[in-house]
Amino acid sequence: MGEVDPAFIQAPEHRPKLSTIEAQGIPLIDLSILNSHESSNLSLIQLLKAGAEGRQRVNLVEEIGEACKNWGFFQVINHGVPLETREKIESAARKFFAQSADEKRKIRRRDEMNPQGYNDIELTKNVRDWKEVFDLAVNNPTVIPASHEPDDKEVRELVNRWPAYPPELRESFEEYATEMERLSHKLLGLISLSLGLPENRLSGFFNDHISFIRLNHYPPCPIPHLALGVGRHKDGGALTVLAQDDVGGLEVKRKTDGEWVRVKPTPDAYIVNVGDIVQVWSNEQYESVEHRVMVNSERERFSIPFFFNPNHRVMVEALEELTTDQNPAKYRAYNWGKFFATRKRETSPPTSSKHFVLIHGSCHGEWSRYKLVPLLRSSSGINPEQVDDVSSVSD
Ligand SMILES: O=C(O)CCC(=O)C(=O)O
Ligand SMILES: [Fe+2]
Repeated sequence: MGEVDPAFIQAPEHRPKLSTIEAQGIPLIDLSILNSHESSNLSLIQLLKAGAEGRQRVNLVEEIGEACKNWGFFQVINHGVPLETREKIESAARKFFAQSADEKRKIRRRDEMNPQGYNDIELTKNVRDWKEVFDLAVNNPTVIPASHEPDDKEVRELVNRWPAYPPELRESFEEYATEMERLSHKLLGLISLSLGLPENRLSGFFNDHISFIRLNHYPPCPIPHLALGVGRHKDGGALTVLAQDDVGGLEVKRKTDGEWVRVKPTPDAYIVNVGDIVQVWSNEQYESVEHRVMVNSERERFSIPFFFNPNHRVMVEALEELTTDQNPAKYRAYNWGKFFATRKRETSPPTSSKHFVLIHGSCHGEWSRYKLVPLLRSSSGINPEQVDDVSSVSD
């Protein structure tokens, strides 16, 4: 391992176990009942009155609710996304990553605030990930805040940068993104219903959304016992819908006992997990769960997460229907766009001292941190004591 950059080495307590438990328990949910059904605005009670199909839908909603509560992760099959659409983007991703490093770097991410482009130097919790990525926004252009600074009201437009090769990448991406958006809205509707809310309660937050698709490539790694493809993290958005290939490597921290368990690849399934935003909206009925990616010394691995993110202006806070005097909001409201802009800075290595920032008067000697601020534990802002267990750092 002499020539491996020590920046990849995980601290001993975060190193993967090469013999892992396979997570049979992660729910596998069949969405076929939805394929005939267009989104409505029915409540659960109205669905129950809607006959046999309505009752099947109620069962599905309950399954989704249990999965979100107990795991924060589930897989879906019969989701309505054509296999061909997935195969096309997977094949384009393979061709893109098979190019030389010089070719890929021509379309490298330009600055740490602009997530679009190729990147082979990503950090999760300050340790380098054994992977290379290519990021594209679903809406082209996408409007995000111009900076992470809370008082800066400027916005800026991100325009996708398409690689010259393979030429079919653009069309296959756009087709896949449309399907992912459709599936995510269906899942969002089911999640709303499972929280006892109307099916379309959350959809308004996603007008001009800032969702992204990432093409991930994890090359074979000579030190799979010391490094990770993606270090432990939670996803900061609302939902993630992930296509993984048949190699496997995604591990989820099981809520019941904190063990890392492997998500078994299932052909043509999508892995869905709730992110920090759903945790806050649901006032912790559902939690965003930690996950990470193991690499191996023999086979490269590809995956494609779709990060379903609301509009950048959305203030994220517990839904009022889910709070009471006895169960008040657990987190301080925060602006999603600023949270996003801050997180994008955290996953890039600092290039100059401007990355060393002060948070509430306390210098951490690293780049900025931003996390969900529990209202009960801290009313005055980010508590430096808690900064190291940053809620989420990767995407
Ligand atoms: O590649 C995977 O299986 C998961 C990647 C992931 O968790 C992420 O990019 O946030
Ligand atoms: Fe993730």
